[in-house]
Amino acid sequence: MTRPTVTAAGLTLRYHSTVALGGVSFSLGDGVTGLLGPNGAGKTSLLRILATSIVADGGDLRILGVDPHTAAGRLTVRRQLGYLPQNPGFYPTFTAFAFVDYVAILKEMTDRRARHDEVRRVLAAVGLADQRNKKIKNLSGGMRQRVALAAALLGDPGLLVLDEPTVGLDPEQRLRFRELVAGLGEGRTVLLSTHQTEDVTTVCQRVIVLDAGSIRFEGDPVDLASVARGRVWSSPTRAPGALVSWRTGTGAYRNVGHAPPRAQLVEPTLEDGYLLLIDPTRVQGAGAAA
Ligand SMILES: Nc1ncnc2c1ncn2[C@@H]1O[C@H](COP(=O)(O)OP(=O)(O)OP(=O)(O)O)[C@@H](O)[C@H]1O
Repeated sequence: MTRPTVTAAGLTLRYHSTVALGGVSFSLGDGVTGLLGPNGAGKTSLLRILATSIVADGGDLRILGVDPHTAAGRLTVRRQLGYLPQNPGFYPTFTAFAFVDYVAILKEMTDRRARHDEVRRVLAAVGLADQRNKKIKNLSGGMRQRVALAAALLGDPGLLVLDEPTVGLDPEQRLRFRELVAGLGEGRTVLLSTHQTEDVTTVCQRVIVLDAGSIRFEGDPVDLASVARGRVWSSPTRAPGALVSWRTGTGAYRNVGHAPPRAQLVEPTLEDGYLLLIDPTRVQGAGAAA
């Protein structure tokens, strides 16, 4: 990894009696890191801490060399941060240009000409130069996400935090968005929270798996797939001893867990490794747990 941009040690967060983060430690460097985890894993909570919108209850955090627990530290981080929250608050009657310009004003870009140049630059970077005068309410979901990404790119931030940006996009829009994000890790740290293992396979150089407020894996996506080596097999019927088992398009079952003797082992994917690491009985859509 390049010199870390973010280092976290023992971060904790509670909402009343719910432990959202139970002491997480990790570091992030340049490139795109995927943050994978099931519903309620703590992903949004962690991203909001990095985006300085909430403060952790405990632990140490350094972002771009500063401590965001202090007011001065938070201001420094915010000036170098791009954040795309899960539900960006759009003003539907604004044009794409007016919306991004408004965010730029909030980001203290006071010189009007330089600000407008910057707004045009970020809209072009996300492929919306031609759509800039359209009202947000008339844009597709994928285009809206790109408007939000453009706003996050204002000022060329060193740290970009993206919270489930591909949710709700159709396959073509998702592809387009992935392509964009893949290009953003050059010389900058990007943290991409997602439920989609495919986002990680196609875009990320590193991956963190978070489950029930704890980190289960941090490293190379290829190594996450390797976690399941020797533990994925194919069978004509659902394997009774599998942790997770699902019927594939060929009619055969793909099973993940402790393979029985003489099982027909198959090449593991990142998704298999992920399913092994989290509690698969809580994973929706992965098929019945035996
Ligand atoms: N404002 C809140 N008040 C109380 N509990 C909360 C609050 N926000 C989150 N939680 C709880 O904290 C835990 C972590 O939630 P968080 O939203 O960070 O997870 P997540 O991985 O982003 O989930 P999802 O993928 O569903 O968005 C969950 O148990 C959630 O119910």
